[in-house]
Amino acid sequence: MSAVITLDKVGVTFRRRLIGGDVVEAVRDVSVEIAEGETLGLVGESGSGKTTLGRVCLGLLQPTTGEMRMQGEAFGRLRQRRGQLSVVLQHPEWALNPRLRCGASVGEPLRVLGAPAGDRQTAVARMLDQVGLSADFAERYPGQLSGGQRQRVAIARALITEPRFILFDEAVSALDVSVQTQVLNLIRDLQADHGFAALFISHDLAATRYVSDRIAVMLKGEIVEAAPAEDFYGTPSHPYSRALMEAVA
Ligand SMILES: Nc1ncnc2c1ncn2[C@@H]1O[C@H](COP(=O)(O)OP(=O)(O)OP(=O)(O)O)[C@@H](O)[C@H]1O
Repeated sequence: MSAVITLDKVGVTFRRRLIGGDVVEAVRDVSVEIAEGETLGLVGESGSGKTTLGRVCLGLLQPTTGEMRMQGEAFGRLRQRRGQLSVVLQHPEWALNPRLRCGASVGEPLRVLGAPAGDRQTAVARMLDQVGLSADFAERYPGQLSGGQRQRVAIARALITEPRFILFDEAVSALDVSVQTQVLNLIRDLQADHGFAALFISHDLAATRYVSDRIAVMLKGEIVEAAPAEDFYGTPSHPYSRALMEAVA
């Protein structure tokens, strides 16, 4: 399978302006690839650099050192990659305008790409069906939906342009456990159908294992271990990964 996202010795440093101008090395020398149809799980404690790395993969943050490539080519300008990259966040409310009907929210990325209204409507109905919602959800407002239904709508919106890469940043963390499993299953099914590459960021190792092909463990800006997800059922090699495993056991 060919790489969709390639991070080549990526480093990101921030200069904290408010706190005496000290420099934070949020990501250090990270090299990793995410292939078509593959999910890379990214786990690690708060502040270890996961979200920063996710923003680099989305092209929202230029690495300080090293390079991010998409489908083997220099990333270039974000504008030219419109529709090819997508994100599902922890709170669907962040992606859905409360004053817009769900159908309009789901279709909006297509509108931005210039798709005609008729095509958008057909695509929205198809996408809602794929995330397990009936067509009449297009007429509802986010406030009328449960948390799980809202996250399904947010996923439909993230997928409508057929992106090649999707970042799931704590995408199931705010959901009840039973709803989490449904949404994780949905993510797996959609990936099997659409073949996008995915980065699944989570504090929750069990959820991450469930959807990921490989798992990378971040510690203080570095990936200290990357291994097939099944290896995490056995004994991961890095002491920090073992500590993480014990914490969820
Ligand atoms: N825009 C920024 N300016 C300054 N420092 C930042 C910025 N963004 C992130 N950082 C710092 O970089 C480090 C990594 O942060 P990041 O949010 O990537 O970690 P994380 O693993 O995603 O944490 P969490 O799980 O809490 O979201 C932290 O020390 C954070 O304070």
